[in-house]
Amino acid sequence: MISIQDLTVRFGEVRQQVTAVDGVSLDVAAGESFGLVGESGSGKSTILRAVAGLIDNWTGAISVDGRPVTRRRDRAFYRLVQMVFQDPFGSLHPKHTIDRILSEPLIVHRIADIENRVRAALDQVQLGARFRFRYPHQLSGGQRQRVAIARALILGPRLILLDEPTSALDVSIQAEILNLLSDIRQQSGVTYLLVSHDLGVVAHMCDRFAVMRQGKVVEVATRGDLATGSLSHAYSRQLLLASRGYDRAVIDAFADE
Ligand SMILES: Nc1ncnc2c1ncn2[C@@H]1O[C@H](COP(=O)(O)OP(=O)(O)OP(=O)(O)O)[C@@H](O)[C@H]1O
Repeated sequence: MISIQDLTVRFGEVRQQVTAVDGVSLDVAAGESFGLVGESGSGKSTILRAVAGLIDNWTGAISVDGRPVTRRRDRAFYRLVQMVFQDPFGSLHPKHTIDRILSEPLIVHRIADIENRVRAALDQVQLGARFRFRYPHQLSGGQRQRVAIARALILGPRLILLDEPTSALDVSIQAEILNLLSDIRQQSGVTYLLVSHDLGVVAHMCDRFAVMRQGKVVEVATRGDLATGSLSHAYSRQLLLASRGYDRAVIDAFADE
């Protein structure tokens, strides 16, 4: 479904260049939920943006469903690949009603039966049709994220790119949104590529995941590996201990192994 070969992404002018992603190769199967995990600045979101066709300062090869990702996103690609961001407020137009936010992609793609599709999308994210004529600021953070997910779903994509989809939400709401995303994947068979700094989220959501450090993939492991703590790289084990709230001294001891 997703093939990434030797992806390198650099930002900035030659003298002050930052290599955000450094020779990453990954394959994600259709229907899989794959995670990119790592500390801030490790290059996770940059990979997502490259797969989405949102940046062009990269070398290597990326394809989605057999189609090479090019620098210019065409309509067909936009239908195939959708993105959900951390902060739904930033991605939902503040002056548009939920109805308009969900209808617009259908209008652009000349898809008929708009009202029924909007209602169905709201149902899918467990928001009733009564939300249709509200504005984003009239919704809670969790409800806004549900709308952002509905918008991502409305064109029936094959791949959804999720960039920290719950980290801006209250802890109590996070699990609700993660469960919703899991249910949607089970029902629709859509593929997820999910970025998170939180191994708890990855354990909940992902079949497999890549641990990233300084632009490189340190290891690829499965949900089972995570559950049993059998991660092969010392850095991944440190991340795991940190996510379980261990003391810095204990975590650092692992680095010396
Ligand atoms: N537009 C940009 N211009 C310059 N540098 C950038 C740009 N975008 C990202 N970077 C740099 O690339 C590196 C990787 O950033 P990226 O956002 O991919 O990391 P991340 O792992 O997703 O981190 P976070 O979890 O904080 O979002 C960082 O050093 C960042 O400063």
